[in-house]
Amino acid sequence: MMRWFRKEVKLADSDKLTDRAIVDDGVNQQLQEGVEEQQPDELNQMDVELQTELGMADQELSVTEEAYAVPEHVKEQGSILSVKEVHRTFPVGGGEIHVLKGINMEVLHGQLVMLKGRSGSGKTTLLNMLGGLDQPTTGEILFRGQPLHELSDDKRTVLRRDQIGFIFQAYALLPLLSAWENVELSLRMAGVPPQEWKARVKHCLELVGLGKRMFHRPFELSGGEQQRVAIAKAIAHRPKLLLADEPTANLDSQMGAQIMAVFKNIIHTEQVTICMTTHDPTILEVADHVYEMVDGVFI
Ligand SMILES: Nc1ncnc2c1ncn2[C@@H]1O[C@H](COP(=O)(O)OP(=O)(O)OP(=O)(O)O)[C@@H](O)[C@H]1O
Repeated sequence: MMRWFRKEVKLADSDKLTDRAIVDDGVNQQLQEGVEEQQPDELNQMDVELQTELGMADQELSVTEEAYAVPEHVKEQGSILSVKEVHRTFPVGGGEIHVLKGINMEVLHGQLVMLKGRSGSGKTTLLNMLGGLDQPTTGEILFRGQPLHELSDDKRTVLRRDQIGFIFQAYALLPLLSAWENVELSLRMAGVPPQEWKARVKHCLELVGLGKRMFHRPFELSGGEQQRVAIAKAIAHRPKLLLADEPTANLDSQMGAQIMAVFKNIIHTEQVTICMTTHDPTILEVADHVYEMVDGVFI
């Protein structure tokens, strides 16, 4: 089972798996089963067919911009995320652990915001809440003017699927699928019409600099390249917010710098806002804003 799935489960209340975790694990299993039934030759044939198709004229993209239109009052605020006095406690044994202790933050559209802090300070707990994977014990989180903390599980699932992309330290790619198929999968899951997949997958992989590696499978790619596939996968459905948990942690400094360059690029070309956690002091300088967390509070 992949690390990101375990992490989401860990952060859910003990007896309650998050809906995303259940859905994603189900899809992973189905896909793995489907792929395992196919022989390598058949997979190669799929790649060849896709490559042949690429020679055809690209279709117009018409994905969902209208569906994601921002209400006028939210545009004027310039704020995509607004966090007010958020606390999070978890039941542990007979007592509870107080992980977030009054978090306030504001993330503006188009910013690259970093959460830095030592292991265990609460960064991932907060990031999961910003993405609607978990709920504050008390406090408010407004995403594009919508109170995430008041939405039902179903509504948060839809909002995540349509408007938020996730990137994890461990890439979270399906190992038997090519880069192309991994990215296409996220469009499929987001309900984007199939006729739009080809142009969008190609665009996203080119955007992250993998135009020449589209049909490689993860084990044929370097760590940095795999993370770039994960980025292409996360932005394919045109999310407004990209949340990245330690996206450079497994990479050397050069590959880490490449990932940050890709982030800067997609902020401009895809109009996305990025909020990420990091331990790495060398990449902080590219952030528009850095929040430093110590023991559940910003200092
Ligand atoms: N579901 C949970 N139940 C109990 N404790 C939890 C739960 N989730 C997180 N914690 C605790 O909250 C604290 C903060 O964890 P978190 O993963 O947010 O830290 P972090 O800053 O992201 O650390 P790292 O950089 O190592 O990922 C840790 O002590 C962790 O054990």
